Amino acid sequence: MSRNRSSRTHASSTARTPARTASADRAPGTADVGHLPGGAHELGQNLLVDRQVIDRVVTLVADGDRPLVEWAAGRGAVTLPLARLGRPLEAVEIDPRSVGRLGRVAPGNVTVTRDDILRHAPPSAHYDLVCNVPFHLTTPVLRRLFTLTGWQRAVLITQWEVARKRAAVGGTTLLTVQWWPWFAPRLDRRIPAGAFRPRPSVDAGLLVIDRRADPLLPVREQRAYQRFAAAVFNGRGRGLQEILVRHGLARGDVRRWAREHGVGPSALPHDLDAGAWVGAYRLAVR
Ligand SMILES: C[S@@+](CC[C@H](N)C(=O)[O-])C[C@H]1O[C@@H](n2cnc3c(N)ncnc32)[C@H](O)[C@@H]1O
Repeated sequence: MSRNRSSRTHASSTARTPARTASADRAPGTADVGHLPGGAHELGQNLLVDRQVIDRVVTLVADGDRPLVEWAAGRGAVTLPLARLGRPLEAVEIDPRSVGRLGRVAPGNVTVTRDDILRHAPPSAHYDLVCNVPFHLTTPVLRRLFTLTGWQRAVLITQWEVARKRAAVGGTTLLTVQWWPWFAPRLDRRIPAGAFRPRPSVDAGLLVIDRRADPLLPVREQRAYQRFAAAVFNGRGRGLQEILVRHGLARGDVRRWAREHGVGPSALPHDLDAGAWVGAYRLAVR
């Protein structure tokens, strides 16, 4: 959807009444998201119904004073608790029914925007971002996020394996490696599939990504570093040290670097941490 096809609704003061009253047949500890079970499968509408998880998402952005943007807001399971922080909040959602519904119940500090999160134009000032990511859009959403400059913290719900890999738990991926000098990802917790309606086939994870206040490399070196990371990540060799030597680094430098960063002889590219990657890059461009 192009920008000029997006539409924004400022919640009016007449829409300040609660969305609905709690339903009597709801499971304890779950939030009311209206006509359960969930919505259209094609839009990845696995709605969050676990109050503890929703509270945790809110807590993860509660400290800051920046405006908030929520992508994939759905019917507002996270939007409404977030709105109680009292900060300006833009809720972006593609499904017109959900947009209409949220626009009717959201308080005055919330702007509901009907747009595609892969094209939505974010605020130019700093903000924090929250997204219960539609599972089928995980990779494009992550790729897009890393190219946007305004957000400072992103709190994301993704499939469990994705959250683990992006946070470099038990091995990482090239995408994380390529953005590590500028972003610090961490895994907050595992979210059981039962926290969503309809229930997805796999568990999810709560992933927090902070833009580093002090990046490990200047932005002007982003392309060179990312090329280096891709070449090494996909490089040939019986271990990382050999890959680096084949890449043109001096063997003695690689040994010293390995000692400094605790990199064993059998370590592979997905085993390294951010500091080791930056150290190797510095050797390569020295
Ligand atoms: C996993 S649900 C999350 C809904 C809500 N935030 C929650 O946690 O219950 C994903 C939401 O993203 C919406 N969605 C799917 N594709 C989208 C897109 N390209 N742009 C904006 N929203 C999209 C779906 O309609 C759905 O409401």
